[in-house]
Amino acid sequence: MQGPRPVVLSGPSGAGKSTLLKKLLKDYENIFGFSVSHTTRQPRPGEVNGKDYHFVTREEMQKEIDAGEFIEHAEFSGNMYGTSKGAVQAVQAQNQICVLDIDIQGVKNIKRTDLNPIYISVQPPSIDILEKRLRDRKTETEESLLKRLTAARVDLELSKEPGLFDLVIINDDLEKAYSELKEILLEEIKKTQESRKS
Ligand SMILES: Nc1ncnc2c1ncn2[C@@H]1O[C@H](COP(=O)(O)OP(=O)(O)OP(=O)(O)O)[C@@H](O)[C@H]1O
Ligand SMILES: Nc1nc2c(ncn2[C@@H]2O[C@H](COP(=O)(O)O)[C@@H](O)[C@H]2O)c(=O)[nH]1
Repeated sequence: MQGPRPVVLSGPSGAGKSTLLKKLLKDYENIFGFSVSHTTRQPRPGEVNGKDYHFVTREEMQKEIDAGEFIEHAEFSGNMYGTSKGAVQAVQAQNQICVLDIDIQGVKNIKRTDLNPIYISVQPPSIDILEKRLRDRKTETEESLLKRLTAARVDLELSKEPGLFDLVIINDDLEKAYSELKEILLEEIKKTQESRKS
């Protein structure tokens, strides 16, 4: 695949990946592009089809997976999620740094591809704080919240594997976490900005 080195943001649901990503996309509008995943979960209020996710049925998604159109896909908390080749290519065609927001199964699957991204895990200061953030977000039923907390515990264990991530960010103070994110991406940002001048 062509273009600047992509970035994978992973970590438990509720750790703050989307919050950090939104800041990055706002501050570096034309530098980063979001890889729009497919999912079979229902849209949340305010989510836009084609922008936040491609919202599809299980049948539609399975058909595209069988046709070889996905780089990776996983079952998470009772729904399917996946990164299509088209989602990454659409960003790379703009010569932007492609950012993928994916779970830890996705990370392991991407490791088997030639995408060669920078791998970053965003983690909460504690499980209790994660639970509070998920509850306060008001996007989950009690059932899905408990599933996400179970997945979070697994995620935090698996993330300890040496070398799996290039950087682990503990998202306690948002501005501090954002500074750490920008710091590791600085070189790629500069390269992309320079390439725009030539
Ligand atoms: N540093 C922080 N301090 C306090 N609240 C935060 C912080 N970072 C994020 N939040 C809040 O926590 C909630 C979860 O954040 P966010 O939706 O970004 O998580 P996520 O990792 O993208 O979750 P998911 O994987 O489910 O999409 C949001 O309501 C967000 O406003
Ligand atoms: N393996 C993949 N995981 C993905 C993808 N897109 C999102 N995700 C992860 O799913 C959970 C839940 O997301 P939510 O929007 O329902 O809260 C979260 O951890 C995401 O990182 C994907 O394409 N592949």
